[in-house]
Amino acid sequence: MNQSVLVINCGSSSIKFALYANPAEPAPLLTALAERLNEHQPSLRIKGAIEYQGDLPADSGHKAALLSFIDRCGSVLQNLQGIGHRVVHGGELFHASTLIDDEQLQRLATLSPLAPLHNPINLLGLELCRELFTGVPQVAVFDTAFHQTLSESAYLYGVPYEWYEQDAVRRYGFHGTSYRYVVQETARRLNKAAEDCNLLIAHLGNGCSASAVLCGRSVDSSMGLTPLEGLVMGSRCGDIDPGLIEHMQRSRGLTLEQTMSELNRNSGLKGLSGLSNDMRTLLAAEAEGHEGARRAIQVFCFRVARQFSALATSLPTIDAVVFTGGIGEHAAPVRQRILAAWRLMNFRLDSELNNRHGDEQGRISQPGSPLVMVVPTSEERMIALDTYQLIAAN
Ligand SMILES: Nc1ncnc2c1ncn2[C@@H]1O[C@H](COP(=O)(O)OP(=O)(O)O)[C@@H](O)[C@H]1O
Ligand SMILES: CC(=O)OP(=O)(O)O
Ligand SMILES: [Mg+2]
Repeated sequence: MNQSVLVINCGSSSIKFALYANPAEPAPLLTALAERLNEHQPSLRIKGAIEYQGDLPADSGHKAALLSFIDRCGSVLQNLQGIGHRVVHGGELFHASTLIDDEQLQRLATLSPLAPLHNPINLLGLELCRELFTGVPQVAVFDTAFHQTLSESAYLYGVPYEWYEQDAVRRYGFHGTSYRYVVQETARRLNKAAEDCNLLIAHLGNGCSASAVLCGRSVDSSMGLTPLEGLVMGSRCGDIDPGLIEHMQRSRGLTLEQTMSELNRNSGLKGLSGLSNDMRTLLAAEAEGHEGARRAIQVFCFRVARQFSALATSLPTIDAVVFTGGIGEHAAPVRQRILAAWRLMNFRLDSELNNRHGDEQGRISQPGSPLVMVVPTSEERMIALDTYQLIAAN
């Protein structure tokens, strides 16, 4: 029997695909990455059972990338047992992974305003796949699910309590599927049970967040009601004074919609550098003396260090500081600068290990230093396992 499951992980600037043969086999049959979507030079690369690399038409978005991937894979995607989708915001409606039917799709649509860069494209993926793969079960796996255990002190804002009771205004936390995977994987590498691990984890991709994990469970996270709060990201501002919104209305006459769009799409690394939301581009530009790139990377690193320090409030001890996500896994100089910016903690990195992204355990720190690790995430693997589990249970 064909047991293959396709996973679709729509990020804000990319789509990652993975096709798994069965639940016991962790290595996917194929993986694919469509990146720089809606930016210059979007591209698609497929590896494994099918090999392909090429540019997508200029300014291609998520829909074009999805259709191109399905078209290139052809018969490999026949007789799928299920499709697992990353969905960023589950709000107060979804607390765990869910099989998606018409009714759930409608409930999901109400959450789009809470994650404007993500939920609409997550929905698009679900709708498109329901249309193209008729009868194949579709599962939604939520970024917010792992953060159901946030402490009350961490999830409440200092606003009228009835906003929480009546309007679900609270901090949710995102990238939870990634944190769930990284906690398990870090525990395995440390030879410990997840329940015995206290960790600070930074997921640094195009969207960036950090989380405090106490006894294997998320107790605080930098993202809030929406994925705009917290760290400086590719194009998102992270923490700001909400008074800024009124200020921009008065000083430039910006409408609420215009300011929100600027904060989501033209801020962060992109806004600070005036150059790009992409860390690779910024590191290369900084090396050539680009002042905006230097500035953006410096603020980025400082904010991660400051967030780590704040999250440490929730932990009695720290077994490891863990980096994951595109930047966290690959940008050695960024990791080094983040840890140097957290001045109270005397981290000493092994520069050789940092440059090759860790030893077999993922360790990049020297013996005697607080432990720092690089642990590559696999949201796709986690989504596939949830999908298999839900299909088997139904
Ligand atoms: N080798 C690298 N060095 C520095 N940054 C990198 C490298 N590879 C990827 N990145 C950065 O990772 C970010 C994308 O992370 P990723 O987790 O793939 O994104 P998304 O949030 O869209 O899933 C980009 O800023 C990219 O520049
Ligand atoms: C929640 C979020 O920011 O996701 P991504 O990193 O994929 O943009
Ligand atoms: Mg991502």
